[in-house]
Amino acid sequence: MIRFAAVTKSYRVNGADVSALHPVDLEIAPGEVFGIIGHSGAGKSTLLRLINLLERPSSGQVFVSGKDVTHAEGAELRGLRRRIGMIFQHFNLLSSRTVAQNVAFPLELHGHADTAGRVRELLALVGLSEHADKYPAQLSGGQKQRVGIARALASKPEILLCDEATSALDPQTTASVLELLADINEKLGLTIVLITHEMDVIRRVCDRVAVLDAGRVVESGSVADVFLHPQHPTTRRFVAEAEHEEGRGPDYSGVTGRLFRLSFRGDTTYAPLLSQVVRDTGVEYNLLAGRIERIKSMPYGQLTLAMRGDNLEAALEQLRSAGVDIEDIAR
Ligand SMILES: Nc1ncnc2c1ncn2[C@@H]1O[C@H](COP(=O)(O)OP(=O)(O)OP(=O)(O)O)[C@@H](O)[C@H]1O
Repeated sequence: MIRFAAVTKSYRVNGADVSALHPVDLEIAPGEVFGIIGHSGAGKSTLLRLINLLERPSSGQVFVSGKDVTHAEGAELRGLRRRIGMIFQHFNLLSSRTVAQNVAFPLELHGHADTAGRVRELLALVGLSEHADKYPAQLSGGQKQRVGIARALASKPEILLCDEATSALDPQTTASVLELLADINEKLGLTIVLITHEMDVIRRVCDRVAVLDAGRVVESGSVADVFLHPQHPTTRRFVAEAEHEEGRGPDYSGVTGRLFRLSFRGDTTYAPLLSQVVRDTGVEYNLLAGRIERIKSMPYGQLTLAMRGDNLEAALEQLRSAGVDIEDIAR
């Protein structure tokens, strides 16, 4: 549904071209929540703004719903923007208008027939029915972002672009806004593309992710694959940050046996697999670290173990065939 084909973007700064995106090839499927993560200056905003043509590519093509929109102008461009809603880090609400009037704004622009009815529906969807007559200054950050979401959904877009939508919010409010986005994605089936510099945002709400580093996509795939097996150093750093790991890993030099990280996904997370394998093969283990969390709604567990015993290979094979990912960790 959204496709970047060899898209580049450079900006002219003081007479010189600064390259913000090197050739990027990326596909975003209809109905998915797609996350783009990267550090400041990686090119996330540029990439996001190429979808609704707030920026134009320097070369390459952008496709939306199978159509090449790279050079869209006039009525075609207005039509495209109506099909793409957008929310922002600092909400961009009109301070002199009430909540209801902010949400009504795009409907008035497009001459919508039953503005009041649609506004009521949208405010109910984002849980703000009781705040319709308040002004933005009377709202919390999370409530302001809900107004932004309602406004972005007014013209029933197929795509919602989220530009660091939770970066200005505290962790609890972030969680509730992300929950609302997941809910909207499910209820309305619209495609959501979000940019962030926090892996935790990706983990909570996205189906797939692309990691952007200095204008290049260095890794992409399902959030579970990228999160559980990060390949690129930048991705590894993001994952470590999300897991609150700091600096070098713990020192296991005094531990005997071979070290493994076991990743359990979905149903295997809660199955008593390890005790079964220990009974069957007689291997021994020390548990060094472990946790269970969620990627979107899928539970996953990771255990770091030191294992030893004559039947170690058989034990590893039994775990693998039960769907456990096993990483041999070098000390
Ligand atoms: N309008 C512009 N004019 C000149 N250079 C720009 C412009 N917009 C972005 N850039 C440059 O392009 C590069 C990518 O910027 P972009 O804003 O896309 O990154 P980002 O990953 O979204 O960063 P941040 O998280 O800080 O917003 C940076 O080097 C930035 O300075």
